[in-house]
Amino acid sequence: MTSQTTHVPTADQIRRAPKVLLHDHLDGGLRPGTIIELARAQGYSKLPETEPDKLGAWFRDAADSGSLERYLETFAHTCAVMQTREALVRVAAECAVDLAEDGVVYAEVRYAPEQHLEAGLTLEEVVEAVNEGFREGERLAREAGHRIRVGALLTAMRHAARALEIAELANRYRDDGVVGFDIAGAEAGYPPTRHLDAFEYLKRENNHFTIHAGEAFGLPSIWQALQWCGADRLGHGVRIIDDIEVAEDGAVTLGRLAAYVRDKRIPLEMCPTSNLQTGAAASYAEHPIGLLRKLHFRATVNTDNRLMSGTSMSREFELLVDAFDYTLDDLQWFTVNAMKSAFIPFDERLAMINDVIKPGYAELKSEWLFRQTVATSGSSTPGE
Ligand SMILES: O=c1[nH]cnc2c1ncn2[C@@H]1O[C@H](CO)[C@@H](O)[C@H]1O
Ligand SMILES: [Zn+2]
Repeated sequence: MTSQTTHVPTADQIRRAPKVLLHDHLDGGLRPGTIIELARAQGYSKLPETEPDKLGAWFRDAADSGSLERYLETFAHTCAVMQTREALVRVAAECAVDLAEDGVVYAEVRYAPEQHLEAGLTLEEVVEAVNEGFREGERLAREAGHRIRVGALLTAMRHAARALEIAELANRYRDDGVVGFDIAGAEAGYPPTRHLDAFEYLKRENNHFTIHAGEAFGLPSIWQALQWCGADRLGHGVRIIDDIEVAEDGAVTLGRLAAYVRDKRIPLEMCPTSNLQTGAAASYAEHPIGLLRKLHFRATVNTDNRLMSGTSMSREFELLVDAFDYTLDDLQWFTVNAMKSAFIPFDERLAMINDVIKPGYAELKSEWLFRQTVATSGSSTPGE
């Protein structure tokens, strides 16, 4: 006898389930074939492979290094082909289409405008091109029968010195496609407090931001991001596990920082496959998300870089279902967590939860009932 709560979701159900993605890099999600075409059109000759499957495999292997610094080197090739208006529009449109096809209904996609100025675009032109691409992708997705809404997050690179300028840019476009701000890049040696002026500016403007923290570096980075910088969310945040003690009898003790993160419902943008590749977690089964979900932290599931990790939202969900026996109820919990934590207005988040996410999961959860009815009538294929 199966029931809706014990039923293991199939790959097809996971793909059809409405999903919400808060942490996805535009320059980490290009289609390999697009990189090759753009490189050819722009005369970029440094690609390590010129055949799509091989190039995709190269990105996955190169990113599989166990080090965040080496992982980040692969972005030189994607950023190289994202320097013109046309290229940015195309990449952003394909991003929205690919996410929608995977069942993502709401996404916040980030990129660093300062990395797209090499061919003479201004910061504003970069933002406007990406926005145009997202709108085009939303339209194409709708024509193909999928609904998706995409917001942009503007990232400043933590080793650079343009954070305030990028924060001002995010603020200028806040009513025009940009929903918040982020900092990314190598973590060790570049604490978020280097960019305090940017965060203080955004707080004064009542704007939103997330910070990559607790990925390659531990608790001090998370503490700074929250208590000095005032981050609304944590990019990754996996190392919060260092502040949680599980005794042999299963008793759990939270340190002050972990307790704060849970008490204040700080969203954790967790990216399981990316964490395995950069060495932040040893295996899916040992990924901290398992314990954090049990302890009711505000954990969310994300892709980080679909190209470098060869992944999608559905694949991340599938891997977690395999590792932790998650049900559709668990997947809905992660999805509602993510939607609650989005940077769009509260009334819109609520409507997405009540009118899109919950009905979507309810529909999937009801399927087992009708499957049984069909089976007893003798018309279904055996074993289904
Ligand atoms: O997991 C990550 N941790 C830190 N930085 C990252 C990660 N993934 C991508 N980027 C960095 O963010 C830039 C803008 O999208 C990328 O170019 C890459 O350098
Ligand atoms: Zn990231």
